[in-house]
Amino acid sequence: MIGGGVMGEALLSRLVAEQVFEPGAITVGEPQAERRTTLAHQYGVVATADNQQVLSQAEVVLLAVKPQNLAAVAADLEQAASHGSPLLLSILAGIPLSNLQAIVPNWPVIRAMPNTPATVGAGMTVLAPGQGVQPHHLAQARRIFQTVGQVLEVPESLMDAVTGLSGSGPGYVAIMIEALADGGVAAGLPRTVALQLALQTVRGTAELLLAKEWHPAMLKDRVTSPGGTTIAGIAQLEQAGIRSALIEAVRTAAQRSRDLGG
Ligand SMILES: NC(=O)C1=CN([C@@H]2O[C@H](COP(=O)(O)OP(=O)(O)OC[C@H]3O[C@@H](n4cnc5c(N)ncnc54)[C@H](O)[C@@H]3O)[C@@H](O)[C@H]2O)C=CC1
Ligand SMILES: O=C(O)[C@@H]1CCC=N1
Repeated sequence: MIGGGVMGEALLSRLVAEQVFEPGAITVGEPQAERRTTLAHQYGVVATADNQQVLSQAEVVLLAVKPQNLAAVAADLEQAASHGSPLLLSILAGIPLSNLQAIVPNWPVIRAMPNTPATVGAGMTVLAPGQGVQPHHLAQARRIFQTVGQVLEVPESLMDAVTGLSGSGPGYVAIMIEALADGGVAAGLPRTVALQLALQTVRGTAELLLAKEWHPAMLKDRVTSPGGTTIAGIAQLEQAGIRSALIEAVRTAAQRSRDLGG
């Protein structure tokens, strides 16, 4: 693994907990000494500041640095490109397969977009395989990302939209939960009660829709009593433009993903 930050750690923790890899078989390249100590102590993995140590014997390389750090890591990858051809899994937002394949021309490369609920095994990861990726490479990628939640495969042309929706989505939902709790407080609830109600309402709604396979509008219709409280709240949401706010959030994030790719 190159980059032991938020997403790197989320994946690492589950890969070790689910015993997909022995901790000692995972080497993490991470420049921050404090992060290296944390990862080594908490998960028993090998942590190093030297990315060549990661790349020298790897069968699978998981690239988990910020897109802005790709240039620095590219030099390490280029140096390692001549020894072997490990599977490269990149979770970098916006970075196209073509950029990665230009750095390591003989390596199979899969572009992946996980999300932060991966930390608790409730993630959504979408994979886009590059040229030369064989079924066993995809099986390996699925095995890795299935430890952190659901996995889906799409053509690369859809990956920026994926990034705008499921990649960034936890940020939007977190704001909705916070705002719902604020509403509860405004209406007189203690903060802890308001937050519990907001969290369980969001979780319960998603679980209900998943279990019943209902269209979301069907659930909305079931909650709204004529002249009741829910339709009064919904009228306010519509007036504030909640639908277009969410649609534009996803579209703008998808465009930002395209821009990151240059
Ligand atoms: N945070 C999220 O929700 C998601 C992030 N991603 C992608 O995952 C990638 C990582 O994101 P985060 O984990 O949030 O960022 P982060 O900043 O928490 O982690 C990146 C880590 O890379 C390390 N790093 C920097 N330069 C390095 C180098 N030359 N060699 C090795 N390590 C280096 C940093 O010290 C840091 O610990 C990004 O490309 C992002 O687009 C993808 C899906 C979701
Ligand atoms: O905000 C970002 O750029 C990353 C990618 C998807 C979620 N977080």
